[in-house]
Amino acid sequence: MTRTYVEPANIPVIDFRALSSENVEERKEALNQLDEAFQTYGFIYLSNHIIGQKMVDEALSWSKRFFHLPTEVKELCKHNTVAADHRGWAAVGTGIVSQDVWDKSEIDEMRKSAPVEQKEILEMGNPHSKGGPGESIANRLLPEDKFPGFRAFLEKWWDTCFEQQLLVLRALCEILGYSDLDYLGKQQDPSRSRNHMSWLYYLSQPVSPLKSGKSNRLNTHTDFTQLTLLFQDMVGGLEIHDDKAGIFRPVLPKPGTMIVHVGDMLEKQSNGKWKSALHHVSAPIHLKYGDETTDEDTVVERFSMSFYGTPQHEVMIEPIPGCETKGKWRTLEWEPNMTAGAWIEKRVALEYGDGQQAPPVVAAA
Ligand SMILES: O=C(O)CCC(=O)C(=O)O
Ligand SMILES: [Fe+2]
Repeated sequence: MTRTYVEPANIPVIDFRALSSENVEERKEALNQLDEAFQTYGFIYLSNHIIGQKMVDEALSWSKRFFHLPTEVKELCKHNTVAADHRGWAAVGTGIVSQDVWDKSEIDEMRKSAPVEQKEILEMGNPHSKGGPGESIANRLLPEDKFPGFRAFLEKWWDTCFEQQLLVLRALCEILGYSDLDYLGKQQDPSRSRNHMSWLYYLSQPVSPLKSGKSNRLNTHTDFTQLTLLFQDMVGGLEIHDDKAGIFRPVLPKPGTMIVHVGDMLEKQSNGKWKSALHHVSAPIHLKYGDETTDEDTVVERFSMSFYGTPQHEVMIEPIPGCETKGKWRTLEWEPNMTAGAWIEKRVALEYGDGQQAPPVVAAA
């Protein structure tokens, strides 16, 4: 089974030091690159970010240790498939990623008939939250004695990702010519933050259904967020849709960088100027497009971590100042007067169902 070789996506690497430089010329050039890339691809690689590869590696190593724990241990922090309580460990087959299907019965049908994504997810929110009134929902994590040190690391990780995300939002405000560079950042309240983190574990599985396009490791979707920070390991397999060519192109892992991309809410807030791009996870480029794979070949396990920046739930998602003119992207239809909270709950409910018992753990297809 051979597929024509596909060139990787030509997403630019933007240097965060230039983006935040005191030197106006240097900063302006980087801001232009960012604006251009978000208009064209909706994705960038960000280098020299404040998180640093060392902390990313540390997070990946926590992730690996967590997902390699026995199922009965992970079940101690199991996701209960209730959208309003979107926390905890989701086994293979618990959630299903879909795009532009809004009818619950259609999703139920997909749950029964579509190939099961061979992934587990740890869904997490603000690790500082105690879940009190006005706070975001508390995390469902393993007890400290079962996984010592993780909570402390998670607080550090969250705080740094949070800060990085605010700094990118400042850059976007500068692109839009705002005098208040915290205009977008102020749509978030750190103490009641609605930001979210999904840590993904893709199980080792046969290559052939991925190569033929019969299934994906993670189904095609846009992110429902404002902005996503995405950290992937070196395995590869993330692909982004190229609308001109009508195909998906690999987004190759680049050490020392993370991906920053536009989500649905920012596409809507920018009135279609910036693109919320379709993406999915399949097999790495050499296996998917190479000639030498056989039906027996398997793809190795893969880990990725997303940090989703999100305005407070009461924020109305509508065009922001400077974006009065309609841009060219309108990936999804929006009902009028959607708040961030209504949008997220709608999409999470489709992904996880609404409290139906999660199906039993499914073996790799
Ligand atoms: O695993 C990846 O590289 C992509 C993850 C992703 O698209 C998501 O978490 O929304
Ligand atoms: Fe995504």
